[in-house]
Amino acid sequence: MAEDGMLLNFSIPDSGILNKPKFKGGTWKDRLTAKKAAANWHAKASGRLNGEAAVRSKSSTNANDTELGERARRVSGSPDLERQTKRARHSGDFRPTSGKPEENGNFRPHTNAEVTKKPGEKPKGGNRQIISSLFSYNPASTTQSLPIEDPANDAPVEPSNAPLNSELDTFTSLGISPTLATHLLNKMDMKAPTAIQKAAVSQLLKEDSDAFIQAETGSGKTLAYLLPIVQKLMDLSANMKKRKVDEAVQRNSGLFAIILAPTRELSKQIAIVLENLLRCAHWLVAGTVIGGEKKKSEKARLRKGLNILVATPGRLADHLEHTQALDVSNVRWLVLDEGDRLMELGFEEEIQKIVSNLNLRMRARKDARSQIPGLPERRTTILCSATMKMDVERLGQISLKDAVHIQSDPQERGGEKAGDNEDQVFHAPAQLKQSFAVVAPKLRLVSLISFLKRAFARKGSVMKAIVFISCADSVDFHFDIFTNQLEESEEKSESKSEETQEGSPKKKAKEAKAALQADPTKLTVTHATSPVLSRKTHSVTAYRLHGSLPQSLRTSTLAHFTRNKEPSVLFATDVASRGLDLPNVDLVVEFDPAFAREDHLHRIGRTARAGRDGRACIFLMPGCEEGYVEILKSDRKDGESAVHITRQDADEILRKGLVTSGVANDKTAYMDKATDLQLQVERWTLASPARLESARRAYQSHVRAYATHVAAERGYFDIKQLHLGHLAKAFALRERPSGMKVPGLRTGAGRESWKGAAKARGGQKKTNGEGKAEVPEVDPSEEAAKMRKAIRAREKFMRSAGMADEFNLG
Ligand SMILES: Nc1ncnc2c1ncn2[C@@H]1O[C@H](COP(=O)(O)OP(=O)(O)OP(=O)(O)O)[C@@H](O)[C@H]1O
Repeated sequence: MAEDGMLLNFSIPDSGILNKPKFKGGTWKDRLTAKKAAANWHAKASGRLNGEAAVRSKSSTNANDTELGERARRVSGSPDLERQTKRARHSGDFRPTSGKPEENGNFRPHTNAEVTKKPGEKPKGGNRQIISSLFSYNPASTTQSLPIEDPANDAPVEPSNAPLNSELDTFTSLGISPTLATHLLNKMDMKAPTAIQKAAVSQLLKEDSDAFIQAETGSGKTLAYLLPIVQKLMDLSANMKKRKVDEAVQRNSGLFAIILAPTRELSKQIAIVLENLLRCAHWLVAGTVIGGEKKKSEKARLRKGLNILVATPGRLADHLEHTQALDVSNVRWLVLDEGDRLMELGFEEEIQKIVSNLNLRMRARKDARSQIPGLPERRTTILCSATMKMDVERLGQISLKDAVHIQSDPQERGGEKAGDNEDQVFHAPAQLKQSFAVVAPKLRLVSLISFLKRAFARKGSVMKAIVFISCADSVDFHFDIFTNQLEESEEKSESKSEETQEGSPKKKAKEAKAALQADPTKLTVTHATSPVLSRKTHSVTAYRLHGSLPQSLRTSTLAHFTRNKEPSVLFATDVASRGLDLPNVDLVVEFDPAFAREDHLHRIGRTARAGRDGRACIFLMPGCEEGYVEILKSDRKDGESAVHITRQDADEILRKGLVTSGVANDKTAYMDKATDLQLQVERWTLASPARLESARRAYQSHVRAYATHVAAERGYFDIKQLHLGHLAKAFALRERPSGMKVPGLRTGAGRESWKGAAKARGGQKKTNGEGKAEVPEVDPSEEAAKMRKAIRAREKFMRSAGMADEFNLG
């Protein structure tokens, strides 16, 4: 049968057309060459025809035939594989052949209908499907000189963000009252300040000058600015009592402090810490205005009176304009937390408005000479940021006056004094153990599953992990894979009878999962047990978080993940990278590298907080991405970075995650297991049109997101080097990237700007015949800058409209 379904109507003579011809004439050399060429052609042609005959005789072809062939090739294939890897072409995976099994069996295109059809059903034609081998044509790593991960190398390192351990370093020695210090110890389990708290609290209690607080992730910056504010307000209250001006400060005495944070999650988190702190000064009242709830209830809260307000800039600017009850004339402390992020998200205008409004109202109150006695004359503005980038300097210009730069003194923790230029460099916590995994594009999905399987193999080794993924669509796709039953494990079949009991909780969970399976894009389910990662001894819960989820769901998902005492893994976009203090995160996996170094440091900073241990691993593809190791080295303060950064190989990850000790001696067992796993995921994906669409969407969003790395790091994440065909395999896709059609893509900024960019360079994004991205005609760095700008502008719009965009950078 021909590819288009027509039967070719000619017969083959019994003697066969493949009989070897006789060669006459010419020199003996010519005859020998002709003979060899004919023999070669004969072998190939008979293989092809045999293949055709086999297919015809079976009368139906399905995915499993090919998959079995794929597995058989893997098992028997070492010489074959060797031969393949010697070929120069890397694009072979996507070379369409006759649509029949090939002799070397490496590629076997067949139709979508063939894969999904039921027995007896005729293939309906349609897209060609390709099942390529996981272990052939993979590019080789270039970083083999770095040490492989070895637990023996895990020498203890002095934490750089832990509370100080000298007896002299107490909260009271910094000027904190015994009441507050006792509360910190007894109710918040904080015995001593961290280095940045020591520096900031003593400075801010001593002087009313503006300050810029800069310290690494997890070093306790929140309390570094909250403690002096609360202490000063407690002092003000005590003062008023003494003077008998009033009983004490009360909620209607006035608003004294405003804390601005870039996201609602962060604002809520700050508000929780503040509420905990104020339990020892119950007359002081704090509240939030962060959007996401009705403005009416926020207004009512403001009318009742608050002493400290935590807000997002957009919402505060709105209330300043429209809520009369909001009186800011007594505000004496303004904190801009995560300053760099505030600027990145385009809040400059709002902050400018807020600052001038505060100045105006304060002046008006001074003129009226109706100030609260004991209230400082000037307002103290505190800018908090881990980085000191250009945009933070700009924010400083808008908001600060003669600011003191507060950093933790490295000598506090036995480190060396920072050099002149070092103060602007942002480092990872010293105790954080970093590694990178070199994983070829085709192996990415199976490697991630293996990596997490191993991480959660023993209960307690990893309790909480966060996997960072570049875009929302890809988070959804991976969450679905991890929360669905890809295979029937023995364990599951044992408990099957139990599960099917009517009305049991397990049945309900199963029904919820079935609903999710029917529509994987359903966003109401954000956590579920992960059959892939769960063991007999314990179950692992998977979560998803991204900006396209409704705010209420984001909040409840984070709260659930935080409360969960059992092993759990969160698949998230960068929405979870900034400032969030999720307790006991032991492991951060950057499955997709961050768009910029700062984002990477914030991501890995979700672990190894306040002196605790933590591990981080970044997945890099062989080739230019491996150059990113230089960035990882600069994460370390000590200069001896290579000692602390270890390399992991995909082979090792697969072996450790997939092979049980019984067959550990079989050197290729991991390849079989990985192939089986990949095929399972592919079958599972192809079994439902909704899942297939979700995979395609994830793939396409991933590629688009890849193009938005900052210009300075574009050399490491070069879209021209991205093998789109191989990458498609990591999304369980069996089709050519160029022929992919994705109905119902989420509308969003990236998409629109991508289209615009594509148009600008004269057409849609294409792939060449080798499955590689076709090179854009325009300067990619310029284009990326434009895209990021467009994304941010869109983000701003989405935020104000209460939505979230596709990339969820916010
Ligand atoms: N003095 C202290 N003793 C013990 N734990 C502390 C102390 N100060 C803060 N912590 C804890 O350290 C963790 C990190 O604090 P925080 O979120 O303020 O860090 P951060 O520097 O703002 O981090 P990021 O830059 O990631 O936002 C929190 O869980 C907090 O409870």
